Amino acid sequence: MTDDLKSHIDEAMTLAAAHLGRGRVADYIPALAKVDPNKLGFALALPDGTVHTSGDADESFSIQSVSKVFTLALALRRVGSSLWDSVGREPSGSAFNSIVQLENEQGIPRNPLINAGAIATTDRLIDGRSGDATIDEIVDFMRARAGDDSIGIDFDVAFSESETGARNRSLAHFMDAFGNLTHPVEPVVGVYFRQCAIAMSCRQLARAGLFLAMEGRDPLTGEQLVEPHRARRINAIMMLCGHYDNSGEFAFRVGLPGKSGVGGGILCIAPGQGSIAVWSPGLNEAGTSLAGAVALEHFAYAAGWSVFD
Ligand SMILES: NC(=O)CC[C@H](N)C(=O)O
Repeated sequence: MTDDLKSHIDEAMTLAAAHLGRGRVADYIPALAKVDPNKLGFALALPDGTVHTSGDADESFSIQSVSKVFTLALALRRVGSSLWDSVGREPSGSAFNSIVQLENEQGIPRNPLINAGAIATTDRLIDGRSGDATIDEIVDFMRARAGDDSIGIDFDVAFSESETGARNRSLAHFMDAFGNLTHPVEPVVGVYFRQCAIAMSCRQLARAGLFLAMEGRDPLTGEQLVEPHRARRINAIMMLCGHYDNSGEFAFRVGLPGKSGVGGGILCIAPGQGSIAVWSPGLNEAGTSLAGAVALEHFAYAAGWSVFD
């Protein structure tokens, strides 16, 4: 079994490598534009703690929107179902930073995995605390899940995001105007920019996602982090909304809940089987890693791990 998985990873990586150079590195956040587009990493974390890696799997990258999955889990844990007063659960069919839908829907973002929805989720996660206390909780959670205390924030990226963050601030002000923020805009976007700037490797990220593959329980620490029905629903939201207006294509090709970030990372959950993180900075038009998605498509197919298999 393990040998099979290793050969599926090798094959998937060979096929994905042929796509290097086709995507575009995100440059709207200047600190991200400097990253080498030819990087390609893959890590598969299994419930027994084994991690199979290939390529640049131990190099840290900016997790960006992959952080939205973890803040969703933390916010649900903190404020429960009342989170759904602030954010919906429908695919958006529009770009990650789109503002138009917000006006039609009275400042309630479509889902927690688009920027507006993630900002609303972070607002609820703050829950009366300081921004610093909230980002500390997020970073501590990532460290505990990855079993690695070296994980931290890349402050160059966080600064760069804040400097060029007019669009995200606009989304936050727009929601505020509709009464859908419970804290002032600056502390909320301050946490959001820093959560996006957390730097992790594929190995760390795959390990961190394992609780979502195991009904909300971290198999390595034994902690029940979110209730099983919540883990199931987070996976449902990832499947339907994890790649913005490319979510249908990703479900069609890969068939697993996933979340992409403009740093080129994708976290993919194979329920009951394991957690996979890939990284390659060249993005498709929707902001999902191009070579990374190819690697996941081939791996999921070869392993028979699509939830529709
Ligand atoms: N899709 C993404 O990864 C976007 C996250 C990025 N920090 C932004 O807010 O624009």
